Amino acid sequence: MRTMTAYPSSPGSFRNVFVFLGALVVFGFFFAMSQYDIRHTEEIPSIGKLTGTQEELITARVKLEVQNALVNHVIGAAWDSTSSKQDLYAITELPDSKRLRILVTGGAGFVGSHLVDRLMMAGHEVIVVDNFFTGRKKNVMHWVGHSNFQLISHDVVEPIMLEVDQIYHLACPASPPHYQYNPIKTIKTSTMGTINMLGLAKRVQARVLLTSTSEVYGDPEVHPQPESYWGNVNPIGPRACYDEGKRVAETMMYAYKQQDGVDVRVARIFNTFGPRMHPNDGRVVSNFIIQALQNKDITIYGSGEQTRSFQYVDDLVEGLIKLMNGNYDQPTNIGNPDEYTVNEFAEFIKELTKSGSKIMHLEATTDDPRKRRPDISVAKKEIGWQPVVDVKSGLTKTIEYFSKVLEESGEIVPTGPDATKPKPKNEGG
Ligand SMILES: O=C(O)[C@H]1O[C@H](OP(=O)(O)OP(=O)(O)OC[C@H]2O[C@@H](n3ccc(=O)[nH]c3=O)[C@H](O)[C@@H]2O)[C@H](O)[C@@H](O)[C@@H]1O
Repeated sequence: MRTMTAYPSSPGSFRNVFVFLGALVVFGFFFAMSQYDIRHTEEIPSIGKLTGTQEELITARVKLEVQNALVNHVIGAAWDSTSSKQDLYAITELPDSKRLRILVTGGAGFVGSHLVDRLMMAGHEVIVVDNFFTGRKKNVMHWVGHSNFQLISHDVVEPIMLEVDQIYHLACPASPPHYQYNPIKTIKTSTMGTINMLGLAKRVQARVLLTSTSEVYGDPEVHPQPESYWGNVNPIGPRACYDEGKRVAETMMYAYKQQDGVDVRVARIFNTFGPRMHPNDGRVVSNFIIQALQNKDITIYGSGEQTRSFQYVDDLVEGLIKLMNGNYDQPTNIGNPDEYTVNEFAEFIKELTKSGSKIMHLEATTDDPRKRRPDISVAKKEIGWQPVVDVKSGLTKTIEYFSKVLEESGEIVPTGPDATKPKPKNEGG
């Protein structure tokens, strides 16, 4: 009878050892493969890039959801992941009797999103309507999920039925290359969009504020421009789709006021800048900052002797809110009278960014207004408003913002003077 020995030298034991080692290798291989296979990298808003197994990522997501829920609903605040600093917005708790339902058309745009922040922080219910032509979801993403906030993808050229107390009607591309890209659409947005908002205001008896523009003064022959000046606009030039579109929008506001008693406000906004300007915007402030930060040539259109007066976005938002909630219903200039030639402005940006950029003069654009500066006596007297942010500190914040955008996106090619579509995906243009 054969007895089984425990000697390792026996053939049976060798086989066992081989089987064991083989199993170990196979297990090790599959274990390594499985670890390799299920590791993912995922971009989580407000945390950034995370790498981990499915389980780790799910845990991170759950933690984020809980944190957001706490922040949004319990503490009453939201993180702004798009600003240069992680600003924590504190929200005022308003009683039902004081909480308004406010519609902001174009609320995902540069100015609109700052207005939305202020209205949300004041404790109101805010509905944003935007077609995302120049507006970006990321500008209002920090409010998504908040019970006071609603984001609707909708083009104001089509009517919309909502129940609201106030309407801030901002929707319209505002940068010359963007509004000239599809002039017919720009005219439709200003005319049909405003008719639709006025129809809505009439139906629900809401107060409606139109963001008009200093461009209603065209290439002004009066300087600075008071609201009583009727302007000097070329009705068939490349800027007419915007200038005349806003002029007729103003006309419609006062026709609805006279004929139907609609409660209207009209803000004439002068050149405004600040964080969340589209990197592909093409206007002078974003272009010069983006060029200077990359030490690229600064592009001046024409002689550079034309002037503009620049206001920081926070001042504008304060002015819009004061105008909306005051008693004055005639057109009101909202701008900072601090006036610069474009040449001076280019030097100023170079100095603030400590840039080695060279100045490059390109051909002047058609009908470019030669000077622009607001007379703000009406705003001071009627709504008690004037700008409080000096241009230098506003620019410093904007430069900080664009430095962060550049860090994230790499090279940005600024938009030139020609009509162009905004490039939401490749923000580098
Ligand atoms: O803010 C306003 O009051 C209105 O005017 C602006 O139009 P504009 O003043 O021509 O704005 P920019 O495109 O920023 O141009 C300002 C000046 O800088 C010049 N520019 C612009 C961009 C650039 O790269 N280089 C340059 O020299 C323009 O030719 C113009 O003389 C915008 O059209 C509107 O959004 C707005 O309603």
